[in-house]
Amino acid sequence: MSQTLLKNGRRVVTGQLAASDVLIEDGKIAAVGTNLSANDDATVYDLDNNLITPGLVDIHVHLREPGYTNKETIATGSRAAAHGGFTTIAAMANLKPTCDTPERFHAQEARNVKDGAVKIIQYSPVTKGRAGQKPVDVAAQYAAGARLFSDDGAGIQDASVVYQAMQQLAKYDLPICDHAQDNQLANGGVINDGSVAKKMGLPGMPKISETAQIARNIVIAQATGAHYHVCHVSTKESIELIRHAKQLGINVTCEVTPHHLLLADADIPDDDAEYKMNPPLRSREDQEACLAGLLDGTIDCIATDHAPHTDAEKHRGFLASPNGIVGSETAFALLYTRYVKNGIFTLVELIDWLSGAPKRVFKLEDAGQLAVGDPADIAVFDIDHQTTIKPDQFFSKGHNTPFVGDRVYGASVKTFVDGKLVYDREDTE
Ligand SMILES: NC(=O)N[C@@H](CC(=O)O)C(=O)O
Ligand SMILES: [Zn+2]
Repeated sequence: MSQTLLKNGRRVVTGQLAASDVLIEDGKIAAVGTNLSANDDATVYDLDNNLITPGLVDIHVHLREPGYTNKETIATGSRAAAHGGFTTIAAMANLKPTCDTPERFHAQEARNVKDGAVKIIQYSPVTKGRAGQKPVDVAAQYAAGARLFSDDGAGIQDASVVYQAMQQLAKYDLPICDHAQDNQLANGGVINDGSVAKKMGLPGMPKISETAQIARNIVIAQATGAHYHVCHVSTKESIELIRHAKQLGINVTCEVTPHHLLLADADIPDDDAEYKMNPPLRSREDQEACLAGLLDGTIDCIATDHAPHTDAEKHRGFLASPNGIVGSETAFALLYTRYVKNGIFTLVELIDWLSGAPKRVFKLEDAGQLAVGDPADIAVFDIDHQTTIKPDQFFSKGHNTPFVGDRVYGASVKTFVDGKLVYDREDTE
């Protein structure tokens, strides 16, 4: 029996921080409490009063392999996740080639297992080639192990394709995770349509390009009984629609990104593409609605939408740069600093939105929650000292973040997956 003892940490116990140790045996949580002891040959880590949380779960990341390994690889992206305290991540299927057949899906899962520093759940695309024309063979993808389905990066334009896909997915109680975007209504916009777009002279993406598709797909979810999950909600009206659908008993869930909680279009410095992503940063009112939606339970969980790109690509100006920012290595600290430290929400809520909630929404049995018998998936954060966000210290190949230079509390100290140390700040000091 191999034992690891985490000593002198702190944990949230009934809403308060309390001293805590964790004993790990053979990769599982064996005990959580104070003054725990272990065998003489146990590995012992002194956590120095830092915060112990369940390993975080990020259900929306882009790992780029195969197809775009200049931006990220499974190895770098999963190490970035470990550095952020994430022990389970779900990887989107906008890859080249995408994993739209059982053979490709198996090959992708094998790559994920071989190179992943953390647990990786692979999304299957919803449609063949992510082309939005014809659904994948859901039964075959399910048999191959696919449990999450998304064409993320693109909205599915044809309602009948969504209808067919949801009919199939509903049979297996599988979620469709939707990047809600009507391309005609999006109208080639690169920034939220509004006064900031006008001031910068950039084509705006109106909010209805998101809300119109959400409304349509809610109706299709109602008709089919499928679990409809909206990726990265960004508008007040999207949240109102989802709130209403939930009240009607429709099986709808959604996620919000840290950046849509932290920033609005008015925060974008002129022509800085580190602030360019899809959906775009919306108005301050939308940002506030995202926070309110999270607080009232309309928004189920937080996901980073970690979307690495090369420096060269992101330095082409707002019009020509690709959409997306990295998020794995900054999510916890940014949200802890802005919202928990300022008393807007609690540490318990933040930990739940970043671990328990996505686990419940997607029935992720392999992600541990610090209960005895669970896999020892554990994150350790330093919430007492400030650090500076420095992209050159990221494990991700992507340095594209608008939060460079931010002073934050909540840097990651150690991360364990199945009891194995996958990130240790001491290695980088
Ligand atoms: N979010 C982004 O801005 N970009 C994502 C695609 C996506 O999630 O929409 C990407 O793959 O780069
Ligand atoms: Zn997306």
